[in-house]
Amino acid sequence: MTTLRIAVPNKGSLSVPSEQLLTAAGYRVHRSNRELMIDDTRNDVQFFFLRPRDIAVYVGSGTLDAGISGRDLLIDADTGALEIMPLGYSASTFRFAARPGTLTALADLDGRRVATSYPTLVEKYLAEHGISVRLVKLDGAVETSVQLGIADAVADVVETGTSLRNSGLVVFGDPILESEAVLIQRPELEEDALASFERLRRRLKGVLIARQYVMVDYDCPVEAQAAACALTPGIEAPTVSPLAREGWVAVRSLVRRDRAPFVMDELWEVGARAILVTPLESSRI
Ligand SMILES: Nc1ncnc2c1ncn2[C@@H]1O[C@H](COP(=O)(O)OP(=O)(O)OP(=O)(O)O)[C@@H](O)[C@H]1O
Ligand SMILES: O=P(O)(O)OC[C@H]1O[C@H](OP(=O)(O)OP(=O)(O)O)[C@H](O)[C@@H]1O
Ligand SMILES: [Mg+2]
Repeated sequence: MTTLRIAVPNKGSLSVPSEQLLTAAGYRVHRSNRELMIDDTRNDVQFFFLRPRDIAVYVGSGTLDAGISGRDLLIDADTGALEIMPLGYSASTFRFAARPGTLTALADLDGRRVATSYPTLVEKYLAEHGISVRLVKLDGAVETSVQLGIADAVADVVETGTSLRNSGLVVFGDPILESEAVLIQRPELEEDALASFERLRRRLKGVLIARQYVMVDYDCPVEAQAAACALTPGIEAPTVSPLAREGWVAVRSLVRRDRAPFVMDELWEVGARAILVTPLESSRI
């Protein structure tokens, strides 16, 4: 197998959770000395620590094989790098916002000044909706631009909405995009690299499943087995084993972590007992 070259965000909100995810997947990615590259020889991969905005550029050009980006950054870079899998962190929406009562619908943007750090993403969206604006391209702190008088509206990342509120802005129009961290791949990966990439993808997926699901074990009377299994269908099928106690079975199944307390209540109602929930470390499914 050839060594897979992977781009990892070196700062910003993608950086820490990306390092945590790769570490949980068994990769050596922790930088003790702000290294620019780590050679993880045991896993036959090299990690390159780059600015989040540049990752889709390296991967799209084929210089690097894979990377972690934000969906919004990937679309804005428009390099041909492919989104392979969402990673479940750094979730945000991308929205238009303006002073309350000034602009209230997408059409109101026509001919106005719109500040953003994501000009390609915004231009593409507006072109699709037949609206033309004067884009003001900024590096960050975009929300302040309206107050300072260089823009009539902003198009920016919104998570909690605190930044917009602090700048006296409110969102309008539909969300432009739902974004989160994503695993990306260069176009046309060669066969050899493809096998390494598949291993990376499967390992990351294994950690994501382990974060999303818990293992639920319970005992239940045979008469209640069908109803109980319907509550815990698992990803493929629950495991049902005989119990030493006559007329009872033991069941084991994966349940979504956020659903677990409700499923436990319902299992109890149908007659299940000794219901145990265990967190998962990792998985390969
Ligand atoms: N507050 C936030 N909540 C969730 N995701 C965010 C937030 N801010 C930025 N992002 C996401 O992080 C990625 C942007 O990377 P970037 O490094 O620019 O983030 P950042 O947190 O703005 O970093 P910095 O401001 O230090 O440059 C995008 O995918 C964006 O959607
Ligand atoms: O809705 P919120 O929870 O307020 O989060 C969204 C804000 O977070 C990021 O800003 P950051 O602090 O990274 O500064 P920047 O705009 O200079 O990148 C993003 O650019 C938004 O401004
Ligand atoms: Mg930022």
